[in-house]
Amino acid sequence: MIVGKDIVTTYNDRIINDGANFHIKSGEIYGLLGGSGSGKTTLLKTMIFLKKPSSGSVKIGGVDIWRASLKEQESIKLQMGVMFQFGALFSNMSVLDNIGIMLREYSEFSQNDIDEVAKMWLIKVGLKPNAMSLYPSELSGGMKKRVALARALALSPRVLFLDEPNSGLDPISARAMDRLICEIRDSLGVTIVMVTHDVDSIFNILDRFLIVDNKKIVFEGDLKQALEFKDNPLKDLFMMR
Ligand SMILES: Nc1ncnc2c1ncn2[C@@H]1O[C@H](COP(=O)(O)OP(=O)(O)OP(=O)(O)O)[C@@H](O)[C@H]1O
Repeated sequence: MIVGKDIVTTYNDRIINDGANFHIKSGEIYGLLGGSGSGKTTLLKTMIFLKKPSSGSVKIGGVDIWRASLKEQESIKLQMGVMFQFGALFSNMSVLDNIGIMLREYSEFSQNDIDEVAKMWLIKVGLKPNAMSLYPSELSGGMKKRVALARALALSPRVLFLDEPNSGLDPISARAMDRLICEIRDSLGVTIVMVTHDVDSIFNILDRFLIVDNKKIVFEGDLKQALEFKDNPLKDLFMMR
């Protein structure tokens, strides 16, 4: 589904990812793991058109996304949903308008239909209908994340990219978010790629993951393989379970 080959990324000549190779399978929940500042988010950005690799390729569904025509890139972008770490909701818009914004931008739906679709996603992410007229400042952290997730899902993407979906949530909300991520994958069949530091998410919901350390991908595999991996740079994190 998504194949990274020999990806090199740099910021001002400083190498962040030095030859990253990975293979994300269709329908799996795949994690990008690594210490703080190790380059996980930068790697994620190469998959969502936010950071062009200096060399190497990212293929989604067989298409080399950075070398595709503008038209192909547009069509790939429409198959992606992205949720950033801080949710990035528009504070002057209601929950319903925040969820519907991509539909307003990219669909031909009438405002009524957009509202109906947005309401459907609102319910799907576990929010009550009366949340639709609230503004972001009136929401808890967990609710904000759910609204951001509903917005990322609005165009029914094939791949969902989540940057630290549990960060800033209390333990109960974090586990609820994990359950929601699993349910979305199971009911919609979307492939989910997520950056995470959360050891419970790693143990409970990731099918496979990679670990970035010192600019390189030092591991790709499942939890069982990671527990057998002697040089795991995240050993201390894994021991927390
Ligand atoms: N826009 C930018 N300009 C310059 N340097 C950047 C930029 N974005 C990230 N970096 C640097 O690249 C390195 C990797 O950052 P990145 O955000 O990919 O790490 P990360 O593994 O996601 O970290 P964290 O877990 O702390 O979010 C860091 O040293 C960071 O300072």
